[in-house]
Amino acid sequence: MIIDGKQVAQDIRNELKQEVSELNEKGLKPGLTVILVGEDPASQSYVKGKERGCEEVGIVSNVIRKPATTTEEEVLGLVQQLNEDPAVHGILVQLPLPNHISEDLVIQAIDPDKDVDGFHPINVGRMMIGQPCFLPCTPHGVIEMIKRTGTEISGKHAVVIGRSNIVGKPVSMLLLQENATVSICHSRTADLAAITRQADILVVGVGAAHMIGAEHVKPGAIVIDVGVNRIETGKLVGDVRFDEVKEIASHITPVPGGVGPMTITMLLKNTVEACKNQAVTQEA
Ligand SMILES: Nc1nc(=O)c2c([nH]1)NC[C@@H]1CN(c3ccc(C(=O)N[C@@H](CCC(=O)O)C(=O)O)cc3)C=[N+]21
Repeated sequence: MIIDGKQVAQDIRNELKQEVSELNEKGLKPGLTVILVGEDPASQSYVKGKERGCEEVGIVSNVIRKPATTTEEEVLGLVQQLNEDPAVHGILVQLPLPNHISEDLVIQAIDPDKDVDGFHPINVGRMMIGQPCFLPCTPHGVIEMIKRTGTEISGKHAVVIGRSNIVGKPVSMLLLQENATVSICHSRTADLAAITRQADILVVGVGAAHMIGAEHVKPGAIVIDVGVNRIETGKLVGDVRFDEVKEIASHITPVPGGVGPMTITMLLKNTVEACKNQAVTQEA
């Protein structure tokens, strides 16, 4: 069965739209500001998707576009300004940043209560110890998609391929929190297929087009493809060879139309959450 990420995302967006209109009645208007530095075409296109998403659910969005020559100080100053702006509930700095700007410094400058990406070390730490926090959007979307297949995660063997800070590591943590038995594979893993073939749930986030095929998958497994690779033809493809794996998996996500739309939707969800939290903090 193909997991329709667009449909799942749409269902959640409809729920969010309702929630935003209830907030509006109370005089609350969720606001997201995106900082986009430089002209990277992929980043431009992702940011457009985020703007469209905000518009759809009624979040006030604002994109601050800066040239690639912008200094680190300027970006830090901008973040500081947004931290202090009560109309801005969520701040997202689109990555990657140009090389002369430290992503770590910029992320650490964001108020953790406005860090709707869930990238601030405070939020990463909170996630590790199971405290309330903003969950990173892509990993959160992955968990949500698995749950909406109706599959019980608890007790299953989940294998994650990839150990990045934005996908592999946080997805593994969230699966652990759902009581899966988790294995994390990466580029140095010996006999990858022998491990991935044990997976009831296989999450692939390596960033290599079509790397994972039927030989890596146990029949009946759930396969979540987090890869977004633009090949020479201009086509967007995943890390998984969809056509062959769909024949043996019980559920599989396509690319595009799988995890991507969920990522943006979880960002919208975090922004609504941020607005609600900040309203409570201001009342107190
Ligand atoms: N601070 C920050 N936060 C991010 O969350 C972040 C980021 N930087 N930098 C780049 C990555 C990548 N990312 C995607 C979002 C949506 C799709 C998406 O919607 N993809 C569509 C297709 C879009 C298309 O066709 O170009 C799909 O898979 O169906 C993909 C990738 C967010 N990222």
